[in-house]
Amino acid sequence: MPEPKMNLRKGSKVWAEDKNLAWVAAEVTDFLAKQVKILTVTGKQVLIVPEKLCPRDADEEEEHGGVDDMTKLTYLNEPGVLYNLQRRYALNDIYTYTGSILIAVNPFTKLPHLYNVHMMEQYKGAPFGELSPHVFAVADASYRAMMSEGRSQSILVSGESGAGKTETTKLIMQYLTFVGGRAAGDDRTVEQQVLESNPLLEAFGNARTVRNDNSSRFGKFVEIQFDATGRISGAAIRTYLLERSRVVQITDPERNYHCFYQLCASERDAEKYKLDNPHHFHYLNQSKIYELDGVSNAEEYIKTRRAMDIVGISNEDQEAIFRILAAILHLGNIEFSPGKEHDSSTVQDEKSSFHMQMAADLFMCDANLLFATLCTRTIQTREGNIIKALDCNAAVASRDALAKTVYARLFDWLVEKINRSVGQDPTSQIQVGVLDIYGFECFKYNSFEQFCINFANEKLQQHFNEHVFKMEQEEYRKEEINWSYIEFIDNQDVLDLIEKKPIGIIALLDEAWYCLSSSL
Ligand SMILES: Nc1ncnc2c1ncn2[C@@H]1O[C@H](COP(=O)(O)OP(=O)(O)OP(=O)(O)O)[C@@H](O)[C@H]1O
Repeated sequence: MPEPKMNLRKGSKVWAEDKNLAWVAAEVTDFLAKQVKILTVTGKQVLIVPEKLCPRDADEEEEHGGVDDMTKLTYLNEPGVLYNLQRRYALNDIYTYTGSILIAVNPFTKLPHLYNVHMMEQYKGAPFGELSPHVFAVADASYRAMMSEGRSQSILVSGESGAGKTETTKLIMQYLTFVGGRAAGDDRTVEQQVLESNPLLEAFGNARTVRNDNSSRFGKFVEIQFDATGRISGAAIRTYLLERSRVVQITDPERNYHCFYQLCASERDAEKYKLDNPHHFHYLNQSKIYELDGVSNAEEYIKTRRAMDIVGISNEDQEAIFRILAAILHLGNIEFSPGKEHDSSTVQDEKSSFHMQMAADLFMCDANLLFATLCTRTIQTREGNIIKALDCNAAVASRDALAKTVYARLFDWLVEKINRSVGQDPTSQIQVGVLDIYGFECFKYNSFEQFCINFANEKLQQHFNEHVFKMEQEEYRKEEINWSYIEFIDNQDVLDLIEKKPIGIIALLDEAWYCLSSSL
């Protein structure tokens, strides 16, 4: 956002808003009435209103590599920040500080020299800010703070899809296990155990999206627990907000969760569960993408099975998991047509009957009961239960609701299994938590899921405002340091709109739900 007050004179270095480039560097050459004449670095003379200009650091020519901390910029404005990141990125300096915050720009290429043991040794115990900005420095600072203050710490990893949150989380875990490694003799570190369970979490919780072939469709909080001497004593993974709608609805060119395609490519299991081809299943064929570049569904299936073995899931349970996945796919192929009675529905044809029978067999339930569950609703009244028939649309909705619920419960069950395998330390008093959560989302069609994700992000943004802006400014005020206040947008109004009682959106939704259920 351009700065409201700027002292401009001839020769002032500025950033000017530009339709194509977002911002372009320029210099003021003259003033004409209320407009400013500028000469851009691209050689164009432009007349522009001062509101569309921002001051530009004068020393940029000298410092070709940019500054490693944004607070070193004379003018901390949007174009200055973006330009600094761009210059550093060009030199493969993907990390930049803004005070104690680390900005990471996804390199989309392997930079192994940045993450080897030598690097970890360098950052171990080094005062924050002494070495080049790095994710290991942030992990080290939280480990040291935990040890010196005896208090748990959290690292928040946030950004839009594909920004590199999951990779960053893995690097933080790698560093924490390096500094807090278990005593020699332990054959598998917690990091190894958490990382070994990753293929499993990814198979069931990741999917291809427009931005990322392996996008995590759930939020994750990994707690690394330590004993009083600073050694790792356990770990736990908590997951949030799994994108349930993806199980039943996908748009081209996205995919459903990886596990479905893996199962269809598994040969033996696919045959056993009558899953000949993913193209034949409604929950998969809404998008025409079945394969991922450089990834074999069949090989991934074997990796998922291996991860299940490592986590200690018995063969019997593994069979049950894949049986449930197959049941979900068959469930999605049940179609309905209007029944004999008004507003009722029945299974459309023989093909649908086959899928209904398959789903019931795989769920190990009675096919008639499954039919009744999908095509009728039981309403409890004081006089007893009333069974109401559902029309075709309502039957499809109840079919999809069943698929989503079963899948979400299966995912929760898997996370619980992983936690049991990794092992938590109930006596641990201190931990470092790493929160890897979806960033703000805005699609062409936004559902309740986007509402929840964006609400979580608004809460985090407020926490950030509280800590970074308000607390820093309070500190400067106390020390009577001359400091020009940073304008930041307080999002309290947005939070009130969503969560304030009694008339926030959530309270109103609750009320509407209560009214609806009591009127039935
Ligand atoms: N530090 C890094 N070094 C090399 N490659 C990286 C790094 N960070 C991210 N990448 C690349 O970017 C891809 C996307 O990153 P990642 O899956 O971590 O994004 P994300 O922010 O977790 O996305 P989503 O929200 O969709 O799950 C990775 O598969 C990897 O190829």
